[in-house]
Amino acid sequence: MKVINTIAALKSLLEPIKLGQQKIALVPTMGALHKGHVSLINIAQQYADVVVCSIFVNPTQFTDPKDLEKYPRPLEHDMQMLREAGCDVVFMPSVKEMYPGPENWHIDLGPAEFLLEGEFRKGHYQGVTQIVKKLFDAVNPDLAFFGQKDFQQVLMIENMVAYFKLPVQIISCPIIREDDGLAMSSRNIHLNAADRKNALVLSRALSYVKDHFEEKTISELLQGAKEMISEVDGVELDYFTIANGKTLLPENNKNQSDLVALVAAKVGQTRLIDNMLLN
Ligand SMILES: Nc1ncnc2c1ncn2[C@@H]1O[C@H](COP(=O)(O)OP(=O)(O)OP(=O)(O)O)[C@@H](O)[C@H]1O
Ligand SMILES: CC(C)(CO)[C@@H](O)C(=O)[O-]
Ligand code: BAL
Repeated sequence: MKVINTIAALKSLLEPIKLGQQKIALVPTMGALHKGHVSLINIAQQYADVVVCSIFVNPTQFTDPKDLEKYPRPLEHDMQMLREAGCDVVFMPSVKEMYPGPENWHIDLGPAEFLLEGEFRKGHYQGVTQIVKKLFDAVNPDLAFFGQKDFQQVLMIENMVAYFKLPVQIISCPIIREDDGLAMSSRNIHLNAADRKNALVLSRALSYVKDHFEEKTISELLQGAKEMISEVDGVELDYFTIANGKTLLPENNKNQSDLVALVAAKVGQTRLIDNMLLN
């Protein structure tokens, strides 16, 4: 496994591979790797000859400085996971390497930018698309793999790819869960024992909606899910919605296709997100 820290070194490694017609996959991460990340790498290996995983805690997408400061960075553990996963290249640049000087970034990501996560983390998707564009420029991948756990992020990245007409195929990969249903997330590390138990209500509320989708109306489903969450002390709901999976606008008509239930909540001090496809 090659570990690379600069864009120049990465390009000189990957350009001959690209010229040799081999397929390159990129799996962008912020590190603190878990089985969700490994699943992205394993799926990428089925599509490509060379898999590059980037680890970069991107400052421009954090709207809460404390969240950035305490974001976990277990480097040795991450290297071990990547070696075991059979990752070919790790790209681990410094902040200076990715942001050598001041820059203005603002692109039109469509109205969904301002909904859900975009409402609670203002400017988040400008920061995400800014760094993902830089990573795409550095790696020049044929395909890039993202988790469905960050459902809105996948849409925003697809919109960024369309905006610049980039020749990259975006693949959304299934959510990997703990045995009890909690969606794996790097931030789960911040949950204490009580939070960890309380956090389960998020996946339970999503499963409730999915399991009762046929027999209840959307407003009954939302009411039931929100009640379940409000009964758990220490869980503060930001949103629970049933939305159109393309526009992210709330949907009242169950007969529409492409419906998704999405939730975000603070569990203790830790903000978590999760979602489930409904049809
Ligand atoms: N449980 C999961 N299953 C599948 N993919 C996941 C899962 N968790 C994260 N990913 C994906 O891994 C990629 C990197 O995510 P990231 O490094 O931010 O990890 P994370 O666990 O989402 O951390 P956090 O949400 O706490 O920032 C993203 O595309 C994300 O959607
Ligand atoms: C895509 C990403 C690596 C960009 O920093 C990040 O938002 C993430 O880990 O989901
Ligand atoms: N996985 C999404 C990255 C973030 O929360 O900033």
